[in-house]
Amino acid sequence: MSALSPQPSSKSATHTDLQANKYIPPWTSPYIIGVAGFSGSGKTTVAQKIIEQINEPWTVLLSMDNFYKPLTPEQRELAYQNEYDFDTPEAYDLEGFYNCIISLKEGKKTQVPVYSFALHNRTGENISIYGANVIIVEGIYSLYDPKVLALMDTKIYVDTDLDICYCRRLLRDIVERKRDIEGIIEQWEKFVKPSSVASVKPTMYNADIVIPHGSDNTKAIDMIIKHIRKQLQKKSEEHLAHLAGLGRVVVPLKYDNIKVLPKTNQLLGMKSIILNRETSNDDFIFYFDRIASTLISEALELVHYSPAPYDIITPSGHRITDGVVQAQEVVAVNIIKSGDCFMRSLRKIIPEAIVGKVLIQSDSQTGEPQLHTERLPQFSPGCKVLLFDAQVISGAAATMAVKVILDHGVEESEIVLVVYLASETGLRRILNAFPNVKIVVGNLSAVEPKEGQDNDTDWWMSMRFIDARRDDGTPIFINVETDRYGLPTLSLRPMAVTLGKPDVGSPMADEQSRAVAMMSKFGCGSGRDLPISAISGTIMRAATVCDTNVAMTSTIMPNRHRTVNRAEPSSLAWIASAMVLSSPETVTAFPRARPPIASMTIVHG
Ligand SMILES: Nc1ncnc2c1ncn2[C@@H]1O[C@H](COP(=O)(O)OP(=O)(O)O)[C@@H](O)[C@H]1O
Ligand SMILES: Nc1ccn([C@@H]2O[C@H](COP(=O)(O)O)[C@@H](O)[C@H]2O)c(=O)n1
Repeated sequence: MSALSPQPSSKSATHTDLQANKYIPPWTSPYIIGVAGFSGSGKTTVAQKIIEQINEPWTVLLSMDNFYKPLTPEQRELAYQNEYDFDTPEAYDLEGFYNCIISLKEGKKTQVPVYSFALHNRTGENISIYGANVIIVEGIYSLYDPKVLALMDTKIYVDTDLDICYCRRLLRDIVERKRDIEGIIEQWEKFVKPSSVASVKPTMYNADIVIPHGSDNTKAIDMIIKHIRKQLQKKSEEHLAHLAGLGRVVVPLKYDNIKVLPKTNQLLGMKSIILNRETSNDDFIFYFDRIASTLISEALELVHYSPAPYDIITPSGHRITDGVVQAQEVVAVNIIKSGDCFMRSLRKIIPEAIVGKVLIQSDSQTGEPQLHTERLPQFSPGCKVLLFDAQVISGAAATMAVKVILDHGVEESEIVLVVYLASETGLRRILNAFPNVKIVVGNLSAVEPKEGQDNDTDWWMSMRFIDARRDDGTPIFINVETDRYGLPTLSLRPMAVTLGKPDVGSPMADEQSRAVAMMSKFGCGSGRDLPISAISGTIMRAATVCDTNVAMTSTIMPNRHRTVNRAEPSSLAWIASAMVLSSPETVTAFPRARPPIASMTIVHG
């Protein structure tokens, strides 16, 4: 289904929006906020308040302290005697600080040195930052360097009385930085106070916003948060509009890069089994695993092999000279959690496979996909990456996941997306952004719309909601999910949705109108008062498979359901935002026949 924009069908493929032909993720233009002020003025406290209240995934607080220059042993000795000046701009590695912000601004994975106030030095460790949507840079000289100022979207100066700063610093340095009181006073009088007045205070004129009285000034902080929220909303709308553009037909979808499993009798037979309500839980898992294995085997056909550098001697002594060996390392990446349903089969085929994970979830209101976390291994040069997702509908999450993998140094042509169910729109969106990615898919939506199916949306909805009504006609939301043991399972929830009006002027308005039309068509029309964006969220979240609990919608078995008792925030947020309401009397427990399998190894990068 298209979640992001109205899609012309393949027949009317005339649009040539070449600008759309590249994916720009939100982290290549992070929103950068600078917070300056005297030592002890409350910069960190204000920054933390902003982080709490804007509640954006991947907000990074970057302290300028990490960029103090490394000291020589002599300088460290001076520092221990409070004779070293840490309050002059020269004490900072301003170039390193600038390079770090530039690198983050360009969306690159960036190493930030860890600083120790106890050692007066860098610890030698680094923190790796990648994928930040918002970066708050805090430090006495964060509004000092014109080059850094040019990179900032909002510049804040926390203006607190110097005497108050002194008192707070005294307390903090004794408790947190393990300093003695005499040393703190000495350092204050000699270095901190003079530099504060002479060098820090003038940077106030570089600020867009000055907060008098620091973190106590809730009114000023609220205003700042409103301003930042507005800017972030604009940014998110641009991202969504950009993703929508990628779904438009630039050129007709090229099938050279897409391998759809042929509808052989064997495959159709397995699908018939898993769709049959009489099928046992064990058989359901067994046959799903078999389909997953077929998909993985297809993907592995794309792995490079080369002639064996040795002759093979068989047990009966024959020499074989044309053996081949795998010439490429294979790494798996899951879009969690739906991609997990492939892992059992992957383990059988490549037991030693390294598995990385990305968590991409869509915003409950706008449907914008957001990168929440990534745990990826170090990809060796030239390796093949199999990217797993249960379904690709809008393609937004998969597009984002591909970008994350590319940012980690993998060649575009070496990425193979393995997906059970996909819409043409979603695949087009991915290939418009990344034309060299390969895709192996189990079930692809009709290329030409069928009679009565005007687009991918209808196809997707019918696949998803097939057979999904109670006797009284109430629609029921059914999903095959990956459960906490990594096994495919089903959930079943009744739906109640209120249809509202699209948000006028929003880039999603057309999409929302379509969502309303679609939902009414499928019998959803009554329920609670909700803004339309929440309904759109239902469609979008499910569509982009950003919800971690959604998987394999086409393998629907109405008799297989289980108690919805999860407490994962993502699940709760999803249920709330999507207004897919659980009602205990219709959700029954499904006894698990198998013991849990061992959990997967996650390799940290
Ligand atoms: N409004 C406030 N009232 C009382 N204490 C505060 C206030 N704001 C910050 N502090 C405390 O003052 C100390 C310095 O604050 P911090 O935010 O770390 O300042 P900075 O980052 O500017 O050096 C911390 O111990 C913090 O808890
Ligand atoms: N080894 C160090 C390094 C820095 N300082 C002091 O920290 C102050 C800056 O940090 P804030 O969080 O207070 O903004 C700065 O005034 C330095 O004097 C230090 O004491 N020891």
